[in-house]
Amino acid sequence: MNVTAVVENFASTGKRGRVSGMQPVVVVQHPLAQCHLAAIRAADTPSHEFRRHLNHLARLLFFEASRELPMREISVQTPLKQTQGAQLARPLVFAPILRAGLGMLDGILPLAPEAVVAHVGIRRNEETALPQAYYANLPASLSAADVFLLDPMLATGGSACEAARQLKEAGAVRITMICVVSCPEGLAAMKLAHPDVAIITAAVDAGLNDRCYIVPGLGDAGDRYFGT
Ligand SMILES: O=P(O)(O)OC[C@H]1O[C@H](OP(=O)(O)OP(=O)(O)O)[C@H](O)[C@@H]1O
Ligand SMILES: O=c1cc[nH]c(=O)[nH]1
Ligand SMILES: [Mg+2]
Repeated sequence: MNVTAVVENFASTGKRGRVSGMQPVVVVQHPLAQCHLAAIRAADTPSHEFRRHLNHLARLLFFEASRELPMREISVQTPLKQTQGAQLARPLVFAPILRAGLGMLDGILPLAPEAVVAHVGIRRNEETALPQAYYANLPASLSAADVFLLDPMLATGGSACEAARQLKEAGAVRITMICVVSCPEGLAAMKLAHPDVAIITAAVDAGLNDRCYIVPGLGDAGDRYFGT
């Protein structure tokens, strides 16, 4: 069963397919992912349920995002025989954009509990929708790692572009972004500023409203997750 669609040039043409040399945008269309997405979109879903569904959805998205991680072959001694096994070739770093990105960490971290967590504090200015960086705590080991940038929302793309810039400045060379809801504007901004960053998402929505919120979207992800 084909559960994913690889989308390129989605913002301009809606055409599907992978363009060689470019990192793809992957829309995860797995039925379970789409059910969790519908639940967190619903305005009457309370915070405790929003958290539960976002955790599950983030885990499904990470499952797809980690599909092509390089492995190293190892030798394993079973109770019966020596055999071949595998382990990840490189360390993992999860980089949630505060606050809402933290809401994806609970679902993902149990799949890779040895990962390092880098914190990137960025909030949008409510008047201008421009990103304002207010905190960063990045590990020194970024250059050796596969880095997963986490944020449920890719709206104008300002926050994600700034986060990827900070991560690269600190040494990251392999970044994959996992976001729940994206839109053509945010995808275009990332493609322009960071064409090397693959994006895994559960939806490409229609666009932004006059306050730069994704429509139909799910509202303010941070407020809904934290109940503020
Ligand atoms: O693509 P953009 O236009 O930059 O918008 C997306 C950003 O906006 C939200 O964060 P917000 O500023 O609401 O901060 P919060 O997570 O603390 O609520 C969201 O979690 C993204 O970080
Ligand atoms: O739709 C949006 C846009 C930015 N941030 C959110 O939380 N939601
Ligand atoms: Mg918010």
